[in-house]
Amino acid sequence: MNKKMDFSIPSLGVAKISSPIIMSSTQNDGQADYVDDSDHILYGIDTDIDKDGHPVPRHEETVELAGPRSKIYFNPAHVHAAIATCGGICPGLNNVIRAVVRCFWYRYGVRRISGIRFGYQGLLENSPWPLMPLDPDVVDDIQEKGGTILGSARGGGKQVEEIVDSLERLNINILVTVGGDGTLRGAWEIYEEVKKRGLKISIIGIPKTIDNDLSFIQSSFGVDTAVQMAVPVVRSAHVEAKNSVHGIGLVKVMGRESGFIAAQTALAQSDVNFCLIPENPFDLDGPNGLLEHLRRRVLDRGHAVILVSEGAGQDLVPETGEKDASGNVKYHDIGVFLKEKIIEYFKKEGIETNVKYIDPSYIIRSASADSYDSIYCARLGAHAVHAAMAGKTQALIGLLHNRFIHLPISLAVSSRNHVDLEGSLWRDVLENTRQPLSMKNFNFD
Ligand SMILES: Nc1ncnc2c1ncn2[C@@H]1O[C@H](COP(=O)(O)OP(=O)(O)O)[C@@H](O)[C@H]1O
Ligand SMILES: O=P(O)(O)OC[C@H]1O[C@](O)(COP(=O)(O)O)[C@@H](O)[C@@H]1O
Repeated sequence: MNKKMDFSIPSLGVAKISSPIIMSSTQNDGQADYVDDSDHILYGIDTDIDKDGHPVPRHEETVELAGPRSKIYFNPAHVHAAIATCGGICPGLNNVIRAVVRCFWYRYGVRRISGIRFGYQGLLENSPWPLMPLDPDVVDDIQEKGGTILGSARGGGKQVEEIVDSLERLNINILVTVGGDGTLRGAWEIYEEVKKRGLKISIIGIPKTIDNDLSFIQSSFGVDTAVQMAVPVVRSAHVEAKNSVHGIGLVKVMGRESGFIAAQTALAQSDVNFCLIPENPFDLDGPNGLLEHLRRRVLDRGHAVILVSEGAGQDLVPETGEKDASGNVKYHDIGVFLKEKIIEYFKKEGIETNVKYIDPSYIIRSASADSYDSIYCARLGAHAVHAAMAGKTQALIGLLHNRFIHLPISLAVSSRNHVDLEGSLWRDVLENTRQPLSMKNFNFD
Protein backbone atom coordinates (compact mmCIF):
# COMPACT_ATOMS: atom_id res chain seq x y z
CA MET A 1 0.00 0.00 0.00
CA ASN A 2 1.35 3.44 -0.82
CA LYS A 3 1.94 5.79 2.04
CA LYS A 4 1.80 9.43 0.97
CA MET A 5 3.95 11.90 2.82
CA ASP A 6 3.96 15.65 2.59
CA PHE A 7 7.03 16.60 0.62
CA SER A 8 6.02 20.21 0.09
CA ILE A 9 8.77 22.76 0.69
CA PRO A 10 7.80 25.85 2.66
CA SER A 11 8.11 29.04 0.72
CA LEU A 12 8.34 32.62 1.90
CA GLY A 13 5.83 33.61 -0.76
CA VAL A 14 5.78 34.34 -4.43
CA ALA A 15 7.60 37.35 -5.74
CA LYS A 16 6.37 39.80 -3.11
CA ILE A 17 8.87 42.42 -4.19
CA SER A 18 7.19 45.40 -5.88
CA SER A 19 7.48 43.95 -9.35
CA PRO A 20 8.35 40.30 -9.78
CA ILE A 21 11.79 39.80 -11.27
CA ILE A 22 11.62 37.56 -14.27
CA MET A 23 15.07 36.29 -15.00
CA SER A 24 15.85 37.16 -18.58
CA SER A 25 17.25 34.66 -21.02
CA THR A 26 20.46 36.70 -21.23
CA GLN A 27 20.97 36.27 -17.52
CA ASN A 28 20.47 32.60 -18.08
CA ASP A 29 22.61 32.59 -21.22
CA GLY A 30 19.80 30.62 -22.80
CA GLN A 31 21.43 27.45 -21.60
CA ALA A 32 18.76 25.88 -19.49
CA ASP A 33 15.05 25.94 -19.02
CA TYR A 34 13.59 27.27 -15.84
CA VAL A 35 12.03 24.85 -13.45
CA ASP A 36 8.42 25.50 -12.66
CA ASP A 37 7.25 25.33 -9.06
CA SER A 38 4.80 22.66 -10.10
CA ASP A 39 7.59 20.47 -11.47
CA HIS A 40 7.79 17.36 -9.37
CA ILE A 41 9.03 13.87 -9.89
CA LEU A 42 7.59 10.71 -8.50
CA TYR A 43 9.86 8.47 -6.55
CA GLY A 44 9.57 4.95 -5.38
CA ILE A 45 11.31 4.96 -2.03
CA ASP A 46 12.10 1.45 -0.71
CA THR A 47 11.00 -1.50 -2.73
CA ASP A 48 8.99 -4.64 -2.18
CA ILE A 49 9.10 -7.65 -4.46
CA ASP A 50 5.78 -8.63 -6.03
CA LYS A 51 4.63 -12.23 -6.50
CA ASP A 52 6.41 -12.42 -9.87
CA GLY A 53 9.69 -11.29 -8.32
CA HIS A 54 9.55 -7.73 -9.73
CA PRO A 55 10.48 -4.74 -7.57
CA VAL A 56 7.56 -2.45 -6.72
CA PRO A 57 7.79 0.80 -4.77
CA ARG A 58 6.65 0.56 -1.18
CA HIS A 59 6.18 4.32 -0.84
CA GLU A 60 5.60 6.66 -3.73
CA GLU A 61 6.44 10.25 -3.12
CA THR A 62 6.38 13.39 -5.20
CA VAL A 63 9.40 15.58 -4.77
CA GLU A 64 9.99 19.12 -5.99
CA LEU A 65 12.74 19.48 -8.58
CA ALA A 66 15.59 21.88 -7.83
CA GLY A 67 16.68 24.50 -10.33
CA PRO A 68 16.32 28.16 -11.30
CA ARG A 69 12.78 29.61 -11.17
CA SER A 70 11.65 32.23 -13.67
CA LYS A 71 10.21 34.37 -10.84
CA ILE A 72 12.28 35.04 -7.80
CA TYR A 73 11.17 36.13 -4.36
CA PHE A 74 14.05 38.28 -3.22
CA ASN A 75 15.10 41.53 -4.83
CA PRO A 76 18.87 40.96 -5.33
CA ALA A 77 19.59 44.54 -4.26
CA HIS A 78 18.11 43.79 -0.85
CA VAL A 79 19.71 40.44 -0.28
CA HIS A 80 22.29 39.81 2.39
CA ALA A 81 23.23 36.15 1.91
CA ALA A 82 25.36 34.25 4.38
CA ILE A 83 26.97 30.84 4.26
CA ALA A 84 28.24 28.67 7.13
CA THR A 85 30.11 25.37 7.13
CA CYS A 86 29.56 23.26 10.25
CA GLY A 87 30.73 19.97 11.77
CA GLY A 88 33.83 18.09 10.62
CA ILE A 89 35.51 19.24 7.42
CA CYS A 90 35.01 17.31 4.19
CA PRO A 91 36.58 17.42 0.70
CA GLY A 92 34.54 19.81 -1.46
CA LEU A 93 33.52 22.45 1.11
CA ASN A 94 35.49 25.17 -0.65
CA ASN A 95 33.96 24.14 -3.97
CA VAL A 96 30.49 24.59 -2.47
CA ILE A 97 31.36 28.03 -1.05
CA ARG A 98 32.77 29.08 -4.41
CA ALA A 99 29.69 27.89 -6.30
CA VAL A 100 27.30 29.63 -3.90
CA VAL A 101 29.17 32.95 -4.12
CA ARG A 102 29.51 32.85 -7.89
CA CYS A 103 25.85 31.98 -8.43
CA PHE A 104 24.61 34.77 -6.14
CA TRP A 105 26.99 37.23 -7.77
CA TYR A 106 26.89 36.43 -11.46
CA ARG A 107 23.46 34.85 -11.87
CA TYR A 108 21.42 37.09 -9.57
CA GLY A 109 23.55 40.19 -9.10
CA VAL A 110 23.66 39.86 -5.31
CA ARG A 111 26.51 41.96 -3.95
CA ARG A 112 26.26 41.36 -0.21
CA ILE A 113 27.50 37.87 0.56
CA SER A 114 29.06 36.99 3.89
CA GLY A 115 30.91 33.98 5.22
CA ILE A 116 30.19 32.97 8.79
CA ARG A 117 33.33 31.84 10.60
CA PHE A 118 33.50 28.48 12.37
CA GLY A 119 29.96 27.24 11.83
CA TYR A 120 27.13 28.27 14.13
CA GLN A 121 29.67 29.58 16.62
CA GLY A 122 30.26 32.53 14.31
CA LEU A 123 26.61 33.54 14.79
CA LEU A 124 26.69 33.61 18.58
CA GLU A 125 26.38 36.99 20.24
CA ASN A 126 29.91 37.11 21.63
CA SER A 127 31.57 35.53 18.59
CA PRO A 128 35.11 36.88 18.25
CA TRP A 129 34.99 36.39 14.47
CA PRO A 130 33.50 39.08 12.23
CA LEU A 131 31.69 38.08 9.05
CA MET A 132 33.97 37.43 6.08
CA PRO A 133 32.90 39.42 3.00
CA LEU A 134 32.80 37.12 -0.03
CA ASP A 135 32.94 37.89 -3.73
CA PRO A 136 34.22 36.06 -6.84
CA ASP A 137 37.78 37.31 -6.25
CA VAL A 138 37.89 36.00 -2.68
CA VAL A 139 36.73 32.55 -3.79
CA ASP A 140 38.72 32.53 -7.03
CA ASP A 141 40.94 29.51 -6.42
CA ILE A 142 39.76 28.19 -3.07
CA GLN A 143 38.60 24.92 -4.65
CA GLU A 144 42.24 23.92 -4.94
CA LYS A 145 42.55 23.76 -1.16
CA GLY A 146 41.13 21.26 1.28
CA GLY A 147 38.96 22.29 4.23
CA THR A 148 36.86 25.45 4.21
CA ILE A 149 38.06 29.06 4.06
CA LEU A 150 35.39 29.86 6.66
CA GLY A 151 36.55 27.30 9.18
CA SER A 152 34.14 24.79 10.62
CA ALA A 153 33.19 23.91 14.18
CA ARG A 154 31.03 21.82 16.41
CA GLY A 155 28.91 23.43 19.12
CA GLY A 156 26.75 26.53 19.21
CA GLY A 157 23.94 25.09 17.10
CA LYS A 158 21.52 24.75 19.98
CA GLN A 159 21.66 28.44 20.92
CA VAL A 160 18.91 29.09 18.42
CA GLU A 161 17.48 32.30 19.81
CA GLU A 162 20.92 33.88 19.91
CA ILE A 163 21.58 32.78 16.32
CA VAL A 164 18.31 34.26 15.06
CA ASP A 165 19.00 37.48 17.01
CA SER A 166 22.28 37.69 15.07
CA LEU A 167 20.58 37.05 11.74
CA GLU A 168 18.19 39.92 12.50
CA ARG A 169 20.94 42.23 13.72
CA LEU A 170 23.09 41.54 10.64
CA ASN A 171 20.09 41.85 8.27
CA ILE A 172 20.81 38.41 6.84
CA ASN A 173 17.83 37.25 4.81
CA ILE A 174 19.33 34.10 3.26
CA LEU A 175 21.26 31.57 5.32
CA VAL A 176 22.92 28.63 3.56
CA THR A 177 24.19 26.01 5.99
CA VAL A 178 26.50 23.27 4.81
CA GLY A 179 26.62 20.33 7.17
CA GLY A 180 25.45 16.94 8.26
CA ASP A 181 22.83 15.60 10.57
CA GLY A 182 23.68 17.92 13.49
CA THR A 183 23.94 21.02 11.27
CA LEU A 184 20.62 20.28 9.63
CA ARG A 185 18.91 19.74 12.99
CA GLY A 186 20.26 23.16 13.92
CA ALA A 187 19.03 24.61 10.61
CA TRP A 188 15.59 23.19 11.22
CA GLU A 189 15.43 24.75 14.68
CA ILE A 190 16.60 28.09 13.25
CA TYR A 191 13.83 27.85 10.64
CA GLU A 192 11.25 27.21 13.40
CA GLU A 193 12.45 30.24 15.38
CA VAL A 194 12.47 32.42 12.24
CA LYS A 195 8.91 31.31 11.51
CA LYS A 196 7.83 31.99 15.10
CA ARG A 197 9.17 35.54 14.82
CA GLY A 198 7.50 36.05 11.42
CA LEU A 199 10.82 36.87 9.73
CA LYS A 200 11.42 36.58 5.99
CA ILE A 201 14.67 34.65 6.18
CA SER A 202 15.27 31.71 3.89
CA ILE A 203 17.09 28.76 5.47
CA ILE A 204 18.68 26.41 2.94
CA GLY A 205 20.72 23.30 3.67
CA ILE A 206 23.46 21.67 1.62
CA PRO A 207 24.14 18.11 2.81
CA LYS A 208 27.71 17.41 3.90
CA THR A 209 28.78 14.12 5.36
CA ILE A 210 31.95 12.27 4.55
CA ASP A 211 30.34 9.29 6.28
CA ASN A 212 27.45 9.33 3.75
CA ASP A 213 25.03 8.85 6.63
CA LEU A 214 22.25 11.20 5.48
CA SER A 215 19.08 9.61 4.15
CA PHE A 216 17.57 10.61 0.80
CA ILE A 217 20.99 11.67 -0.55
CA GLN A 218 22.22 8.94 -2.86
CA SER A 219 25.85 9.71 -2.11
CA SER A 220 27.19 12.82 -0.47
CA PHE A 221 30.06 14.96 -1.70
CA GLY A 222 33.50 14.09 -0.37
CA VAL A 223 32.87 10.34 -0.30
CA ASP A 224 34.35 9.77 -3.75
CA THR A 225 37.48 11.75 -2.81
CA ALA A 226 37.71 9.91 0.50
CA VAL A 227 37.70 6.55 -1.26
CA GLN A 228 40.25 7.80 -3.76
CA MET A 229 42.51 8.89 -0.89
CA ALA A 230 42.00 5.66 1.09
CA VAL A 231 42.91 3.34 -1.79
CA PRO A 232 46.69 3.99 -1.81
CA VAL A 233 46.73 3.62 1.97
CA VAL A 234 45.20 0.16 1.71
CA ARG A 235 47.67 -0.62 -1.06
CA SER A 236 50.54 0.37 1.26
CA ALA A 237 49.11 -1.72 4.09
CA HIS A 238 49.00 -4.67 1.71
CA VAL A 239 52.62 -4.16 0.64
CA GLU A 240 53.73 -3.89 4.26
CA ALA A 241 51.79 -7.03 5.19
CA LYS A 242 53.21 -9.05 2.30
CA ASN A 243 56.75 -8.01 3.09
CA SER A 244 56.91 -9.24 6.66
CA VAL A 245 56.45 -12.55 8.42
CA HIS A 246 52.74 -13.12 8.98
CA GLY A 247 52.21 -9.46 8.25
CA ILE A 248 48.90 -7.85 9.08
CA GLY A 249 48.03 -4.47 7.58
CA LEU A 250 45.37 -2.61 9.55
CA VAL A 251 43.81 0.58 8.18
CA LYS A 252 41.15 2.73 9.87
CA VAL A 253 38.91 5.12 7.96
CA MET A 254 36.18 7.49 9.13
CA GLY A 255 32.60 6.37 9.50
CA ARG A 256 31.07 6.80 12.90
CA GLU A 257 27.71 5.16 12.27
CA SER A 258 27.90 4.19 8.61
CA GLY A 259 30.62 2.21 6.90
CA PHE A 260 30.35 3.49 3.33
CA ILE A 261 33.95 4.70 3.00
CA ALA A 262 35.27 1.33 4.21
CA ALA A 263 32.86 -0.69 2.06
CA GLN A 264 33.60 1.27 -1.10
CA THR A 265 37.35 1.30 -0.50
CA ALA A 266 37.30 -2.47 0.01
CA LEU A 267 35.70 -2.78 -3.42
CA ALA A 268 38.01 -0.26 -5.06
CA GLN A 269 41.13 -1.98 -3.72
CA SER A 270 40.47 -5.70 -3.58
CA ASP A 271 43.38 -6.34 -1.22
CA VAL A 272 41.14 -6.16 1.83
CA ASN A 273 40.45 -9.47 3.58
CA PHE A 274 38.32 -8.18 6.45
CA CYS A 275 36.14 -5.09 6.08
CA LEU A 276 34.65 -4.10 9.43
CA ILE A 277 31.79 -1.60 9.51
CA PRO A 278 29.52 -0.27 12.28
CA GLU A 279 26.41 -1.88 10.76
CA ASN A 280 27.87 -5.39 10.97
CA PRO A 281 28.79 -6.43 14.53
CA PHE A 282 31.47 -9.08 14.80
CA ASP A 283 32.96 -11.27 17.51
CA LEU A 284 36.59 -10.94 18.46
CA ASP A 285 37.06 -14.26 20.25
CA GLY A 286 35.68 -17.75 19.75
CA PRO A 287 35.65 -20.07 16.73
CA ASN A 288 33.83 -17.50 14.55
CA GLY A 289 35.65 -14.48 15.91
CA LEU A 290 37.94 -12.13 13.99
CA LEU A 291 41.10 -13.37 15.73
CA GLU A 292 40.58 -17.03 14.84
CA HIS A 293 39.75 -16.18 11.20
CA LEU A 294 42.77 -13.92 11.06
CA ARG A 295 45.02 -16.70 12.41
CA ARG A 296 43.74 -19.09 9.73
CA ARG A 297 44.11 -16.55 6.98
CA VAL A 298 47.66 -15.57 8.02
CA LEU A 299 48.82 -19.18 8.34
CA ASP A 300 47.22 -20.05 5.00
CA ARG A 301 48.30 -17.03 2.92
CA GLY A 302 51.11 -15.47 4.95
CA HIS A 303 49.49 -12.06 5.40
CA ALA A 304 46.15 -10.24 5.81
CA VAL A 305 44.66 -6.77 5.39
CA ILE A 306 41.94 -5.40 7.69
CA LEU A 307 40.01 -2.24 6.85
CA VAL A 308 38.00 -0.91 9.78
CA SER A 309 35.50 1.91 9.96
CA GLU A 310 35.95 3.97 13.15
CA GLY A 311 32.51 3.09 14.53
CA ALA A 312 32.88 -0.66 13.96
CA GLY A 313 33.23 -3.00 16.91
CA GLN A 314 32.50 -0.30 19.47
CA ASP A 315 30.46 -2.82 21.47
CA LEU A 316 33.77 -4.63 22.15
CA VAL A 317 35.44 -1.55 23.62
CA PRO A 318 34.47 0.12 26.92
CA GLU A 319 32.60 3.39 26.38
CA THR A 320 34.63 6.58 26.80
CA GLY A 321 31.68 8.33 28.42
CA GLU A 322 32.74 11.47 26.54
CA LYS A 323 30.91 13.59 23.97
CA ASP A 324 32.18 16.23 21.56
CA ALA A 325 30.87 19.82 21.47
CA SER A 326 27.99 18.75 19.21
CA GLY A 327 26.93 15.96 21.54
CA ASN A 328 28.33 13.13 19.38
CA VAL A 329 29.63 10.19 21.43
CA LYS A 330 33.43 10.02 21.34
CA TYR A 331 34.81 6.60 20.50
CA HIS A 332 37.96 4.80 21.50
CA ASP A 333 40.33 4.26 18.61
CA ILE A 334 39.16 0.88 17.31
CA GLY A 335 42.38 0.52 15.29
CA VAL A 336 44.60 0.78 18.36
CA PHE A 337 42.30 -1.62 20.23
CA LEU A 338 42.40 -4.20 17.43
CA LYS A 339 46.16 -3.88 17.01
CA GLU A 340 46.71 -4.63 20.72
CA LYS A 341 44.26 -7.54 20.71
CA ILE A 342 45.84 -9.07 17.59
CA ILE A 343 49.40 -8.80 18.96
CA GLU A 344 48.30 -10.27 22.32
CA TYR A 345 46.44 -13.16 20.62
CA PHE A 346 49.26 -14.15 18.24
CA LYS A 347 51.78 -13.99 21.08
CA LYS A 348 49.57 -16.31 23.14
CA GLU A 349 49.30 -18.68 20.17
CA GLY A 350 53.08 -18.62 19.74
CA ILE A 351 52.85 -17.35 16.16
CA GLU A 352 55.15 -14.60 14.94
CA THR A 353 53.29 -11.65 13.47
CA ASN A 354 53.93 -8.06 12.39
CA VAL A 355 51.02 -5.66 12.66
CA LYS A 356 51.27 -2.35 10.80
CA TYR A 357 48.48 0.06 11.77
CA ILE A 358 47.80 3.09 9.55
CA ASP A 359 45.23 5.77 10.41
CA PRO A 360 44.87 8.14 7.44
CA SER A 361 41.55 9.67 8.66
CA TYR A 362 42.59 13.32 8.77
CA ILE A 363 44.79 13.05 5.67
CA ILE A 364 41.72 11.83 3.80
CA ARG A 365 39.32 14.39 5.24
CA SER A 366 41.54 17.38 4.55
CA ALA A 367 42.10 16.59 0.86
CA SER A 368 40.79 18.85 -1.89
CA ALA A 369 37.90 17.42 -3.90
CA ASP A 370 38.46 15.15 -6.88
CA SER A 371 36.74 15.98 -10.15
CA TYR A 372 33.61 13.94 -9.44
CA ASP A 373 33.06 15.73 -6.11
CA SER A 374 34.00 19.09 -7.64
CA ILE A 375 31.26 18.78 -10.24
CA TYR A 376 28.78 17.64 -7.62
CA CYS A 377 29.64 20.55 -5.28
CA ALA A 378 29.40 23.12 -8.08
CA ARG A 379 25.87 21.93 -8.84
CA LEU A 380 24.77 21.67 -5.20
CA GLY A 381 25.95 25.23 -4.53
CA ALA A 382 24.10 26.68 -7.51
CA HIS A 383 20.91 24.77 -6.68
CA ALA A 384 21.00 26.10 -3.12
CA VAL A 385 21.15 29.65 -4.44
CA HIS A 386 18.29 29.05 -6.90
CA ALA A 387 16.16 27.66 -4.07
CA ALA A 388 16.95 30.59 -1.79
CA MET A 389 16.29 33.26 -4.41
CA ALA A 390 12.96 31.63 -5.24
CA GLY A 391 11.98 32.09 -1.59
CA LYS A 392 12.16 28.45 -0.56
CA THR A 393 12.98 27.76 3.02
CA GLN A 394 13.62 24.74 5.26
CA ALA A 395 14.84 23.14 2.03
CA LEU A 396 17.73 20.78 1.61
CA ILE A 397 19.30 20.23 -1.79
CA GLY A 398 19.24 16.50 -2.36
CA LEU A 399 20.30 14.18 -5.13
CA LEU A 400 18.16 11.15 -5.75
CA HIS A 401 18.19 8.99 -8.85
CA ASN A 402 20.56 11.54 -10.41
CA ARG A 403 18.07 14.42 -10.11
CA PHE A 404 18.61 17.44 -7.88
CA ILE A 405 15.61 17.94 -5.63
CA HIS A 406 14.33 19.99 -2.71
CA LEU A 407 13.74 18.03 0.45
CA PRO A 408 12.31 19.31 3.71
CA ILE A 409 15.24 19.47 6.13
CA SER A 410 13.04 17.87 8.80
CA LEU A 411 12.60 14.81 6.58
CA ALA A 412 16.29 14.47 5.76
CA VAL A 413 17.23 14.25 9.44
CA SER A 414 14.41 11.84 10.31
CA SER A 415 16.57 8.77 9.70
CA ARG A 416 20.20 7.84 9.07
CA ASN A 417 21.61 6.22 5.99
CA HIS A 418 23.36 2.91 6.66
CA VAL A 419 25.02 0.22 4.58
CA ASP A 420 22.22 -2.27 4.02
CA LEU A 421 23.51 -5.66 5.15
CA GLU A 422 21.02 -7.33 2.82
CA GLY A 423 21.85 -5.02 -0.08
CA SER A 424 24.08 -5.43 -3.09
CA LEU A 425 26.91 -3.13 -1.91
CA TRP A 426 27.58 -5.22 1.19
CA ARG A 427 27.06 -8.48 -0.70
CA ASP A 428 29.67 -7.37 -3.24
CA VAL A 429 32.07 -6.43 -0.44
CA LEU A 430 31.64 -9.86 1.12
CA GLU A 431 32.22 -11.56 -2.22
CA ASN A 432 35.35 -9.46 -2.77
CA THR A 433 36.89 -9.87 0.65
CA ARG A 434 35.66 -13.45 1.10
CA GLN A 435 35.48 -12.58 4.78
CA PRO A 436 33.81 -15.21 6.90
CA LEU A 437 32.39 -12.91 9.56
CA SER A 438 28.63 -12.64 10.18
CA MET A 439 28.00 -13.47 6.59
CA LYS A 440 24.53 -14.84 6.87
CA ASN A 441 23.91 -16.40 3.46
CA PHE A 442 27.39 -15.86 2.11
CA ASN A 443 29.49 -18.37 3.97
CA PHE A 444 32.67 -18.96 1.98
CA ASP A 445 34.48 -20.49 4.91
N1 LIG B 1 20.22 18.47 17.75
C1 LIG B 1 20.79 19.59 17.39
N2 LIG B 1 20.10 20.75 17.37
C2 LIG B 1 20.69 21.91 16.98
N3 LIG B 1 21.97 22.00 16.58
C3 LIG B 1 22.71 20.88 16.58
C4 LIG B 1 22.17 19.62 16.97
N4 LIG B 1 23.15 18.68 16.86
C5 LIG B 1 24.24 19.34 16.42
N5 LIG B 1 23.98 20.64 16.23
C6 LIG B 1 24.92 21.67 15.77
O1 LIG B 1 25.30 21.39 14.42
C7 LIG B 1 26.68 21.68 14.22
C8 LIG B 1 27.38 20.51 13.59
O2 LIG B 1 26.99 19.29 14.20
P1 LIG B 1 27.91 17.98 14.14
O3 LIG B 1 27.10 16.86 14.67
O4 LIG B 1 29.20 18.28 14.81
O5 LIG B 1 28.27 17.80 12.61
P2 LIG B 1 27.39 17.36 11.36
O6 LIG B 1 26.49 18.47 11.02
O7 LIG B 1 28.41 17.08 10.34
O8 LIG B 1 26.63 16.12 11.80
C9 LIG B 1 27.24 22.08 15.56
O9 LIG B 1 27.37 23.49 15.57
C10 LIG B 1 26.20 21.64 16.56
O10 LIG B 1 26.10 22.52 17.68
O1 LIG C 1 37.83 14.47 15.06
P1 LIG C 1 36.59 15.21 14.69
O2 LIG C 1 36.85 16.52 14.09
O3 LIG C 1 35.61 15.28 15.81
O4 LIG C 1 35.91 14.42 13.54
C1 LIG C 1 35.72 13.04 13.55
C2 LIG C 1 34.40 12.71 12.92
O5 LIG C 1 34.23 13.26 11.67
C3 LIG C 1 33.47 12.39 10.85
O6 LIG C 1 34.26 11.99 9.78
C4 LIG C 1 32.29 13.12 10.26
O7 LIG C 1 31.55 13.65 11.29
P2 LIG C 1 30.50 14.83 11.05
O8 LIG C 1 29.66 14.42 9.90
O9 LIG C 1 29.75 14.92 12.33
O10 LIG C 1 31.28 16.04 10.75
C5 LIG C 1 33.15 11.18 11.71
O11 LIG C 1 33.21 9.97 11.01
C6 LIG C 1 34.22 11.28 12.74
O12 LIG C 1 33.84 10.66 13.93
